[in-house]
Amino acid sequence: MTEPNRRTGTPSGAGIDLEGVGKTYVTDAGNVLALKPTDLKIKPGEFVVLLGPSGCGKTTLLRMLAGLITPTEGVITINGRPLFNERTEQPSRDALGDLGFVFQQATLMPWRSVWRNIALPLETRGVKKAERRERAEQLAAQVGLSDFLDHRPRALSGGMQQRVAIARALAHEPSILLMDEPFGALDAMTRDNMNEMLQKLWMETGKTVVLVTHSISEAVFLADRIVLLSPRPGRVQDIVDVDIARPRTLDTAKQDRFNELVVRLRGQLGEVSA
Ligand SMILES: Nc1ncnc2c1ncn2[C@@H]1O[C@H](COP(=O)(O)OP(=O)(O)OP(=O)(O)O)[C@@H](O)[C@H]1O
Repeated sequence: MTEPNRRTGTPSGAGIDLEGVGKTYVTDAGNVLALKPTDLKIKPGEFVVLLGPSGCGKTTLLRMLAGLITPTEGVITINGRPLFNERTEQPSRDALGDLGFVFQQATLMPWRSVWRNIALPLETRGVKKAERRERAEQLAAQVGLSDFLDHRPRALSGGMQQRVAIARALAHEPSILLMDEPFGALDAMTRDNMNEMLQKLWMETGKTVVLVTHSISEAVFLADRIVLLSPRPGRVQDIVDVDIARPRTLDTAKQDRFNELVVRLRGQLGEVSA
């Protein structure tokens, strides 16, 4: 199912294939065409960013990849297996096991310690306590929280809480990480740190990542490819390869190529929003 990750030799993420995937919401006020039929192939271990103005269908697309809402048309496959059962329109349990989610709010359980929040998905899967603790310790180290394992969420900053949410999303070892504006509520400096941490985590683990953002510079910093969506109804306007070497650092933002891509995308976003 997995193939070696080109960076580390560890197992890499799953591939995702969208064929004609579209979504129309049916409401009392009428139908809302949120996403026109979309084709997209995401390679195993790739970091793809969905970028576009408000209302262009980014969250709709990500929630369909997460199995949280059913496409009105088209097929999503993960490593060649359909995400949704055609008859029941429910996501398959196997495919869901491949997926981890991070949302804008960390939504941690305030009465649980950091390690017990991280290990929650393992508890629901019946993993024994010693193993849960060991895995939580590994994950906490990967997101830079080794010194906070026994703290409660209220003792953590917003960025640290989001680190816990990322570790929790990885606890059941999914091959795909889906992230919806994960750093949208954080201040600029914390966001830069989180971007560097996420890039490092991704390079170490070889997961496939699909991340939604409004931020052009965040998209250019993180992505292998940026999928630019146009608004109402959403459709793929362009796909931009980010040909900047990794690991990218804060200094990368000073490079000409980084700024060229930011200017290009800003122009394209201006056009599609007009
Ligand atoms: N549950 C829903 N019922 C009806 N319409 C919806 C629903 N969810 C989203 N929409 C509509 O679908 C379109 C796409 O919404 P979506 O949230 O996917 O966009 P987005 O690009 O993620 O926006 P934002 O960046 O503001 O979060 C919008 O016009 C929105 O109003």
